[in-house]
Amino acid sequence: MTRKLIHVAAAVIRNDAGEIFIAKRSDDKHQGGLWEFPGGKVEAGEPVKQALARELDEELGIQVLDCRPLIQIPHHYSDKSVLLDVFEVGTFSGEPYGREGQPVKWVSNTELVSYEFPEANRPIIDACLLPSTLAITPFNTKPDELLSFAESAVAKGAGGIVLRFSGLSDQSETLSAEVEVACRSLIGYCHEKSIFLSLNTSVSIANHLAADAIHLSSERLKSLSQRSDFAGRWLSVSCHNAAELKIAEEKGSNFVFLSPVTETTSHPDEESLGWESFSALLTEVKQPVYALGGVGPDDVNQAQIFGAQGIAAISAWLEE
Ligand SMILES: Nc1nc2c([nH]c(=O)n2[C@H]2C[C@H](O)[C@@H](COP(=O)(O)OP(=O)(O)OP(=O)(O)O)O2)c(=O)[nH]1
Ligand SMILES: [Mg+2]
Repeated sequence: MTRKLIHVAAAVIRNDAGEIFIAKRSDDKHQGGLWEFPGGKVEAGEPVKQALARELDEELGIQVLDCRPLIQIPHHYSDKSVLLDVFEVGTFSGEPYGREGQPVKWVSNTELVSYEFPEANRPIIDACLLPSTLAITPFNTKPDELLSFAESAVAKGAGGIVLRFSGLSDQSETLSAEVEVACRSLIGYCHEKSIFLSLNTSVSIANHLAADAIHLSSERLKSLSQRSDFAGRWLSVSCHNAAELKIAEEKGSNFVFLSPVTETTSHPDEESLGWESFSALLTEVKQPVYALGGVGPDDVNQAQIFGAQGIAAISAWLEE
């Protein structure tokens, strides 16, 4: 489709309690009657952050003090094409209210999913729910070491765990009793602590463990005939180039890992992307992307400036 994209600045505004401010679009507007992240059209020649600040003043009566890019979504509706340029606003002055008479609400992450948003917003909701840092377990981790790896990574600030290890990730049909016990105990731990947990394994094992999230290599993704084969909420995929990113999206992934961003000691021969190419690849992607490969928790801000959801890492969580 070659229709010109309408550039829209929109905001995920969070308060200190972590709640998000949403507003209801009036019935006579495009996508009317649905809930939205406040914002509006960028005017010709207007810098996008300036447009965001103007819209949030006009619509909610607040002044943006600090914001960062969250996600960009090009979306084609039947009647219009928009580029939603979404920022997370964590610092602002004033108390937001419906300055144009629109219904408004502060909602928690759990409540967010029960509101109806325009079709283009699905990846924004995902970006709101996903953490900015993920810890991937080292491949040679023993089943009885998984929990302590997770606890240590969480103590260092990891917002989620990706369980990738030989006893689980190599398997396609069945698990040993020891591995199953270890996985279930980690699932219990993450559930109790509200930590995001994804399993790198086959679809049948992930379903057997009632996993909420599955992570697949681009290779393993080929064997997923349809998205609904996996019963859980989240599908993520490891990607290394534009072609793999496109396939992941077509197969219905919610988010991806893009690697290697910088040179890694584990794969010294692999050519790294560098932040500029990483960021260039993101312009075609409509879903949250984690930077992976030679990055750690200290790189979160850098990754987000280049358009990522955050970082995923293995060895960086092992450092003292
Ligand atoms: N603000 C906002 N717009 C969204 C979201 N999702 C989504 O598809 N859109 C679409 C609907 C519209 O086509 C466009 C933004 O339009 P808008 O109605 O907010 O624009 P505006 O504030 O400048 O208002 P107006 O000049 O049309 O009255 O983006 C969202 O979450 N927030
Ligand atoms: Mg608006």
